[in-house]
Amino acid sequence: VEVHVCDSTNSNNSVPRHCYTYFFNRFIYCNGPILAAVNYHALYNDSKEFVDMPMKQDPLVVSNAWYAKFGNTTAANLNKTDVQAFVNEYFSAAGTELIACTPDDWQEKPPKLATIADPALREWAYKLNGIWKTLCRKIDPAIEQHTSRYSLLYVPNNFIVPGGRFREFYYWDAYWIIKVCKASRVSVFIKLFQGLIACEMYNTTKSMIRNLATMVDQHGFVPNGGRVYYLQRSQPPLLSAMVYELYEATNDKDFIAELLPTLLKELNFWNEKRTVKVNLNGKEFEVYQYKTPSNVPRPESYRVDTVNSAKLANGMDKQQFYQDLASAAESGWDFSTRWFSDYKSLTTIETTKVLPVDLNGLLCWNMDIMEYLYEQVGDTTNSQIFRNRRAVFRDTVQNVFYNRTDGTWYDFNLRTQSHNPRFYTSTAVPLFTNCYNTLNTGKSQKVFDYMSVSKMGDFNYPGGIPSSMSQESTEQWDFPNGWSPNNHMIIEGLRKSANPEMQDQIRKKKVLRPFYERKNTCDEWSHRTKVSKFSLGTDDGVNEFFFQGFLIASKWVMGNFRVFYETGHMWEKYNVIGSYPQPGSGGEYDVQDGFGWTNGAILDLLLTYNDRLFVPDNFINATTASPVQTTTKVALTQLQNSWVVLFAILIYQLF
Ligand SMILES: OC[C@H]1O[C@H](O[C@H]2O[C@H](CO)[C@@H](O)[C@H](O)[C@H]2O)[C@H](O)[C@@H](O)[C@@H]1O
Repeated sequence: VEVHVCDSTNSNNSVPRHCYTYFFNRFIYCNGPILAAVNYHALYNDSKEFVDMPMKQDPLVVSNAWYAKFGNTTAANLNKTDVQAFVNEYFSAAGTELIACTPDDWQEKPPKLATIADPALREWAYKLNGIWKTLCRKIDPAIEQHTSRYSLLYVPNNFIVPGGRFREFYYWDAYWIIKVCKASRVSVFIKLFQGLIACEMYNTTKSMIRNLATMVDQHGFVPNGGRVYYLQRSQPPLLSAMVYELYEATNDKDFIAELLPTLLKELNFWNEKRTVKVNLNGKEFEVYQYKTPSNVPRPESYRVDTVNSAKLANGMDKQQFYQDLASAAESGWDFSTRWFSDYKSLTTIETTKVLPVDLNGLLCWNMDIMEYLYEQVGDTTNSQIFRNRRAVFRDTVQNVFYNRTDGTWYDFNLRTQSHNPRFYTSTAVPLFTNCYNTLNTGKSQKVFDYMSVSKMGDFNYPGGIPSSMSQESTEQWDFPNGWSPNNHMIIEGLRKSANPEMQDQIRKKKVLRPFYERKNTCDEWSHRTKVSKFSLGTDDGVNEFFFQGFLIASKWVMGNFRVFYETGHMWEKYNVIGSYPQPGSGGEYDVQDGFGWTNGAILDLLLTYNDRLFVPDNFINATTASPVQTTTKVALTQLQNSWVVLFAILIYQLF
């Protein structure tokens, strides 16, 4: 079986060592004796540390030096001190090729944030805005001369990183990072002064999108993240959604025209490399799946992958195991019981047998967005092509993933030829992406019923919605961890299906995608607010969705706020249960702070609900010791005399 290391050249498979030149760094960072020895001797707690270290000399020099010193001695027979000395001599500290920067369009007090009515939340939003400066990076231009000495993928523009061990760009994280840069829903009050509102970070957003476009141009797809060891896999496809969000804020048709060929190329990657045919009830459907060709340990998790592969039962295929691990990493959900055949243990992983509902919901959105963007630049032919494709594919999603009995969408397992009926937040993605007949209001009601009653116990977790209810796993994308992208997509899915203007437009214009017809977000907001005023508290399904979306938003926002108050940090994930919200845990690395998508999702929600999210009066500084040992407590002075409450009280401000 051919070995697929982490770049498409597979440069260490067949090329003799003395022939390696330019791409030889893949041999250092993706496979080979140095990587094996560093991990065997556990030089670093986190395997990612070594593969992020730049080489001080060209890879061939480093490799020759290794062989000159150690020959073909196996890792087990090497001395740890000697290996460490070699690394110290030939490698610099991780991340030193990245330079901190301040985004050129950053401002201390963006006017939009002034619309947040609650003073404590507004102050918090300003602090989060300040964090963008600590997460901004540019690549040392000098590395362009010596790219082979780095695992970093060169991109020309500044970008925002997630934070912590995630020193480079990440694909799907970028969608929530840039959310805040768009002019999101503002209140009717602000609409009057809209001309005075300074533009937000559109340059940074464009730069980040252009960086990702560079990746598509060079590699044919957007890699998982900005390192060579991510070059065999992507992440949930959201590039077109980023372009769409930016366009909605700027109306910049030139930018769409520039990006459309790249978006098309990216979609072709998913069509050509990530589709599979499935037969159901005598009909054949083509759907998408996460399936990287990589079948070696992930370099950034080399040690844990090799240790876990040693636990496989006799006869189990290690290369298949590695492929399923890397494919789960492509999903962004690394790891979750979603991918395990026994729904408990990593060693039963079978990602490549799972047809994921979220990926298919996102591709459905991609088609919808392509139709819209082509239409905006006057290309009616391509717009029509995507309208047709999306119509067909929406039916595919309903046929393959929708479960009529339970009233929701599930992953489909190719091995069992059935749905996985366990609860995962991925169930809400088709709702978020409008990948259903929006005239069918009963469908969104059923999804809501499914989430609220049957599985989620009335969304009753104080800090938001956990990724799953699987309590037999300690994986990071399982209970009790809640993640920003999931919570945000559920909230937005409910909010959008509650949009009265949307319902109105469906009735009036008989269009299926009214979401994109909305040009003036202020109108939407003012209309919704008025509707809320007059019909709040009715049992009208529309308002129920809006209410539930807001309720989850208030839990997620106040849970994050509480933890920020306790620790001074924003985290990549949160433990949403218990009376004290905490950063999340589990998985293969320590919980990271920063954190790009967390900040982006919170800022977006603070603006979406700017006039109705309030810190309750009895929110107080806990007198008991915080369960979180980490960092400085941030003083939010106006909050210091209240008791601990886990989530915000719902306060509707009636106009
Ligand atoms: O090193 C282990 C894994 O780390 C990343 O995954 C997690 O962090 C990413 C950045 O925030 C996020 O996009 C992903 O959803 C998280 O699970 C990385 O993306 C993985 O490929 C990697 O194996």
